Amino acid sequence: MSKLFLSEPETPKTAIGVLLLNLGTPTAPTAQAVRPYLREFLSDQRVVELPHFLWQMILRGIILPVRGRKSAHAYSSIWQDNGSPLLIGTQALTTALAKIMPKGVITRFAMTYGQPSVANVLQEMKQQGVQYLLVLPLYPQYASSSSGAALDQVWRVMLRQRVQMAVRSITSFHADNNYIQTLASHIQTYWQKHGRGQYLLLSYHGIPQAQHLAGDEYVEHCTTTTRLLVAELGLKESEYRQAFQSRFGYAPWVGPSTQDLLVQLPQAGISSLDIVCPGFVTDCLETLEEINIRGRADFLAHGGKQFQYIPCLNSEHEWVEVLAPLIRQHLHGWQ
Ligand SMILES: C=CC1=C(C)c2cc3[nH]c(cc4nc(cc5[nH]c(cc1n2)c(C)c5CCC(=O)O)C(CCC(=O)O)=C4C)c(C)c3C=C
Ligand SMILES: [Fe+2]
Ligand SMILES: [Fe+2]
Repeated sequence: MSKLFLSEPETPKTAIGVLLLNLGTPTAPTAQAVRPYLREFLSDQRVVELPHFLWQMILRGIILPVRGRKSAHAYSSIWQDNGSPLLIGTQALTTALAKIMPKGVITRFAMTYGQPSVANVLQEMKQQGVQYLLVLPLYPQYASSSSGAALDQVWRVMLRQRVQMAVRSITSFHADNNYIQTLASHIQTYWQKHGRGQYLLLSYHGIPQAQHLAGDEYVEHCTTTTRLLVAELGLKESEYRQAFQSRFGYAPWVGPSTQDLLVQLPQAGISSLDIVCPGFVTDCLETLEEINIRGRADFLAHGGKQFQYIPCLNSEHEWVEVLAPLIRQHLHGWQ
């Protein structure tokens, strides 16, 4: 048989599948496990848009040896008994969603990089008879480097299917009413329990300035989420700021930078700060270590007195309320 195409199962192809996609994470908090994960992630030209051979030399010669060790150390500070928070959160969310999806809908998750891979999960879904597929990257705001890269993995599989699935994708939900309201009430509940700081910093993962200038809609999406969320919370302009974190490499990234603001805000008279990361579905390295460990230490070392990190929505219950109606709406006509 031809190796050009994947094998076709003999089961009837009538089922509906929902595939949730997240970034991926190392299998252990060690340099040996972090390096192959970073190599796959950072070799994606959606993520680093440099000429392939030049970048591979820099990546393998400089970045992986140094960053592998540094990132492993960071991962070990947030690792849980049963693994990486990103994987645990994605698994829990998928299980909760699967329970409430209409009968006959198969709900699975896969990772853009590492395991479980999109290719393997889609092949399993095909064996289960999935012919109608809805794909949902777990990033509220679309970026070519996150949602775009996740969806690429699905298109790669479609290129190899003899009988292609009917595919729909949800490319973003940055302005979705349920998402905004659930996040706003999550923040309000946090404030009721822990008290409220002087200022709210909304920190999103950044992207390179060049990708923004080339037309990526990510910053616009983040700005819309911020506008809707602060309106829902009733915040005045003097009470919040949007910023971008996780800068990588030496080229300019979109700003203002979270890291710079954490140092500058105490000098501007903000001594008690609340920080929330609306671009992350589950807490992960970038929120738990970069913000809640390193960001906290920076803010307090530069004169800040109180730093409150408001966790991501995390709870399956809250996310199910956001995602279930969104998914149902996009399954319309298939059920
Ligand atoms: C929320 C959306 C994300 C965008 C947009 C994004 C772009 C982007 N990221 C890097 C480089 C790294 N990101 C890393 C971790 C990481 N990134 C996201 C999300 C987005 N990235 C998440 C959820 C995570 C956490 C993964 C986890 O296991 O918890 C890392 C690895 C960690 C480290 O070494 O610091 C890198 C590297 C670039 C270059 C980029 C846009 C071009
Ligand atoms: Fe909550
Ligand atoms: Fe990232």
